[in-house]
Amino acid sequence: MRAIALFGGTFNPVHFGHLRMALELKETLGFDEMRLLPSHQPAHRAQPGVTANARRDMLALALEHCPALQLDERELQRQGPTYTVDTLQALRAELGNQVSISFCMGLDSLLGLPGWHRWQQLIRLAHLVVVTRPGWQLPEQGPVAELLAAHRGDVDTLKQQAAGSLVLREQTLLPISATEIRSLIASNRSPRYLLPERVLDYIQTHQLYKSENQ
Ligand SMILES: Nc1ncnc2c1ncn2[C@@H]1O[C@H](COP(=O)(O)OP(=O)(O)OP(=O)(O)O)[C@@H](O)[C@H]1O
Ligand SMILES: O=C(O)c1ccc[n+]([C@@H]2O[C@H](COP(=O)([O-])O)[C@@H](O)[C@H]2O)c1
Repeated sequence: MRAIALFGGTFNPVHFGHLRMALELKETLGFDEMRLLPSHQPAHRAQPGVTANARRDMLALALEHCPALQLDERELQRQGPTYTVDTLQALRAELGNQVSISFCMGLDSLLGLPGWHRWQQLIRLAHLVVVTRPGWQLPEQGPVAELLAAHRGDVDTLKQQAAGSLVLREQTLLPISATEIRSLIASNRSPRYLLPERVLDYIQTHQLYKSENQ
């Protein structure tokens, strides 16, 4: 079965942690497509000081020389808070039930999943692929533990079924965060080597992240 993966984020800004994770997942899990999906108006965090278009432009620059990764702009075309369930519903309607869709995230995102809009629908629309992040533990009880017990699947299910599995992947993640990059720039230090040079050029040209609240 054709298998499409989405990796959603605020990407404020995109960095090598995101890009490595997306590329490794695509190569190791054999997805036919890996799409990076910038959110328009993130549902569970303050609206970024940097516009959605600027976050999209930085992502486009980062992906320019990497045909393995694609930019999916669908969330930027929707107004109101960006809910993943709406995105997956639209994609499912577009692709039908014979295509596998996987929504990829870090473990920190999985732990917050019960707070997402209509979160129990997500696993019906797509697989969830969760990459463990250093320093984070899987919960032993509560809604996430129950979701894991009911839906934990292995890598093969990603190619055999259209949706419905929660797959955990252990992957070495680069210890980089967008928060750290923003705060380095705000304190006049360089984030060089944490993100693509072209993205850094864009940040400098547009004077982004000069103040802490961007
Ligand atoms: N270093 C990293 N390596 C791999 N995945 C990451 C990394 N940092 C964040 N992610 C994952 O990328 C997705 C989008 O994250 P996001 O855009 O919020 O980046 P972030 O660096 O965590 O940003 P911030 O520091 O602003 O919270 C989430 O699923 C998150 O778990
Ligand atoms: O749908 C929701 O309610 C929801 C709540 C929080 C996060 N998400 C999605 O999770 C992905 C990572 O989000 P973030 O805020 O960590 O960049 C991104 O695609 C968001 O749209 C989605």
